[in-house]
Amino acid sequence: MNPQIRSKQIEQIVVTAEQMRNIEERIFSAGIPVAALMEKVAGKITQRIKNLFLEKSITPEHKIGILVGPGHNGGDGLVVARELYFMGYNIVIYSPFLKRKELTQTHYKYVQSLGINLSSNIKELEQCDVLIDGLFGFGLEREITGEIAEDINIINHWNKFVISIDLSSGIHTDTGEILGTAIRANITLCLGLWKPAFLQDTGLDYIGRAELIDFDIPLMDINAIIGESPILNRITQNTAINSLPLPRPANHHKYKNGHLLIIAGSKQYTGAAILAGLGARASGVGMVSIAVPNSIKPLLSLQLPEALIIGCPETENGAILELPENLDLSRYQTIVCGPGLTLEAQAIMERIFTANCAIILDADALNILAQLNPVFTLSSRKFPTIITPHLGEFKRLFPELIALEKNQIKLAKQAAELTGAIIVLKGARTCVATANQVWINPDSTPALGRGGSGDVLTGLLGGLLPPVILAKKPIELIVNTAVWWHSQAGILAARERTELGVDAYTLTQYLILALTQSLKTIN
Ligand SMILES: NC(=O)C1=CN([C@@H]2O[C@H](COP(=O)(O)OP(=O)(O)OC[C@H]3O[C@@H](n4cnc5c(N)ncnc54)[C@H](O)[C@@H]3O)[C@@H](O)[C@H]2O)[C@@H](O)CC1
Ligand SMILES: [K+]
Repeated sequence: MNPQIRSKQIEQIVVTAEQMRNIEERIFSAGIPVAALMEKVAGKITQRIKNLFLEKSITPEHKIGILVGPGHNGGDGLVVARELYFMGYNIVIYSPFLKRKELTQTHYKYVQSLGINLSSNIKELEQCDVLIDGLFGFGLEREITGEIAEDINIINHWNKFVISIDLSSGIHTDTGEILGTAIRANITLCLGLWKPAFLQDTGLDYIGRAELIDFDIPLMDINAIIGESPILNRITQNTAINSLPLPRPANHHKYKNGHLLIIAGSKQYTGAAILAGLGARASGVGMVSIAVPNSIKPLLSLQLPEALIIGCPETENGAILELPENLDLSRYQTIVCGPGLTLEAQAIMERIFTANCAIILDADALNILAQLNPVFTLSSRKFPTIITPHLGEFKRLFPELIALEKNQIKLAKQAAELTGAIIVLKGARTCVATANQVWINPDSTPALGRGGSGDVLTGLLGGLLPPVILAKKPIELIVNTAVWWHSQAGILAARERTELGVDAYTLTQYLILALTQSLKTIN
């Protein structure tokens, strides 16, 4: 198979530890010897580490410490140690275990026979310039305790450059939770297929930069275990770009490109409406109407000359009191509601909940919804509903779920099952859940953790939906596209302006730039 096509397919896949074990079993029973696979995988890891050393100017004079566990993660570590030793690197192995799996023990005996330095004192690794972590991979199931936990804490305290094999040791493969303690890696080389730990906020600080090392597991074996439509998926550049309404049909006029209504803003939070409008601008939607309190209408017109600004009667404090009576909601394919509304806008929500089109609820619309029996309200909707809570808002909406579950992927999926809505649970690794599937955005930047960045996402998503709805296509994938695109804009802006330079307005200016760059790399 063409390696580029394979890589696009592999990138989208996520497997749990159990699924990985089952896939492994299939290929072993198909005939590849366990030792041969370990040799192949560790060879690929060594090659990658060698390149990383070149990038970081680490030469054979530098000292490399290798942490070796009792299982096959340790086996990988030993093969890497042996190969780096033959390349001339100064290696010291630390493996404080009395028992090892058979293959790991065999490799241990061999490195011993080669005279590679085997240390029994963690302190001796303090002189190392780089540490390679082969303590535990997806076989870790219980808390790390005792001497090995102390060792890990000492290593973390040194703040050395650490490369973890498969998973940073101590992280639970499926939940990303820290089991007692965990190695704080700079880079983690995930082996074969992505695991859920890489896609959740919990372990990210320990995983560092994540890279996948593909070792040619046949797709038929992967598919035999994960099935035709796997529950858990990674959003990739490929899936995101393919869902965009590009190229546009030559004969499309503005209304064929869809009409979005944004209901947002108040005297207090005018910017939220502007940012949502600017997010929608980048989506290329045919028409944007923005309903705001009367008093801020001139400001919106100035910032968004292309939009139709609808002034609404307002409360004493400048929140929307009601929508104009003659506002015909059936004209829009999508309504975005929430950014900067304040809780005073509660009276408009009944009309929104019963609107005969797709609605996206964000920010204050979610805070209002939290007071109105969210599960009942959302599940009563006859048209698509998307909600975009961060964890704080999610807690207010679904306290009963939060009481029983911590895992963000499960939480989002359960909320989708309960309500029938598409749940966009925002975080460092935003996930998009329907009742049947979860998609996770694997790349983002902490630069996006700023006021207003969510308003941009909601506007962008709002603008992307109408053409998809008009084309009568399913909407789930375009939600993924919005989440991915928003992050890519943040990543590009952070690269050019540092992580401090990505205010929400600047972010809106990077949306089209990020898309242009992606389109160039994908072709
Ligand atoms: N998936 C695959 O197809 C491949 C996997 N390989 C490697 O194999 C690894 C998985 O190997 P294993 O299944 O042997 O598992 P691990 O090497 O991740 O760890 C399991 C070992 O650690 C012990 N252990 C578990 N939790 C512990 C704790 N809290 N404290 C102390 N000891 C603990 C277990 O008793 C067992 O001996 C992968 O992470 C990867 O590095 C590669 O060698 C080759 C290909
Ligand atoms: K590891």
